[in-house]
Amino acid sequence: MSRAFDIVLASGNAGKIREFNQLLSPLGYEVKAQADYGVAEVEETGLTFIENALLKAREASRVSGLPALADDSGLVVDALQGAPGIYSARYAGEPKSDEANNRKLLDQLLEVPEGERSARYWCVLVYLRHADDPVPLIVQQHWQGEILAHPRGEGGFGYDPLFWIPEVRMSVAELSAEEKNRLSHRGRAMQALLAQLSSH
Ligand SMILES: O=c1nc[nH]c2c1ncn2[C@H]1C[C@H](O)[C@@H](COP(=O)(O)OP(=O)(O)OP(=O)(O)O)O1
Ligand SMILES: [Mg+2]
Repeated sequence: MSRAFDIVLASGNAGKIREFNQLLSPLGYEVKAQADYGVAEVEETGLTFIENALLKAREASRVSGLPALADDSGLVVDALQGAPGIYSARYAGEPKSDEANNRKLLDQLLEVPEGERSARYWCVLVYLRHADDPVPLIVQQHWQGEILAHPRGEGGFGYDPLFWIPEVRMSVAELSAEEKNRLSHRGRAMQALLAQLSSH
């Protein structure tokens, strides 16, 4: 991700795009969303975060002709045997809706008591230098927490109002953008990717 060329962010999620810009603009990088290059959403047909992130990055790089960064992420809930997992974005069906997904998650966990509501966010980042890059950079990080019984806070996106971080005693939606990026699965995955990029 040299500063001499642009990079396309293979995502249509406004929350992710905002977080990547906050992470990367202080470093001098400008991240452009795939929509700016006319890249349409691909079907996420993979069975793992890694496969889906590769599909997204490859398509964005192919259409834009630029290096691409993709993020495939989601929420893994122990009491739900890992659901919603790779299906987190479409948990309550199509069209994707954070509000409907959060409602479904609360509903599925209605009978699950405090102390048995452990979960983690996962984030896989894939960086492709070109669409046929045979050696993609891949990093993954997770963030451990618990699912609340009621939403708290207004920040973030997705499942953040329901995701409680015991160490800071706040939901992710109650964290500042800076604090979320410092602690989050995505923020720490980006740090790991930047470390690899500098030696790639
Ligand atoms: O920090 C997060 N805070 C809250 N929710 C989060 C976070 N990170 C992932 N999530 C949830 C949102 C979505 O339900 C799913 C990602 O699904 P995922 O397919 O990777 O993203 P997406 O479809 O929204 O956009 P795109 O594929 O164009 O990047 O996990
Ligand atoms: Mg998606």
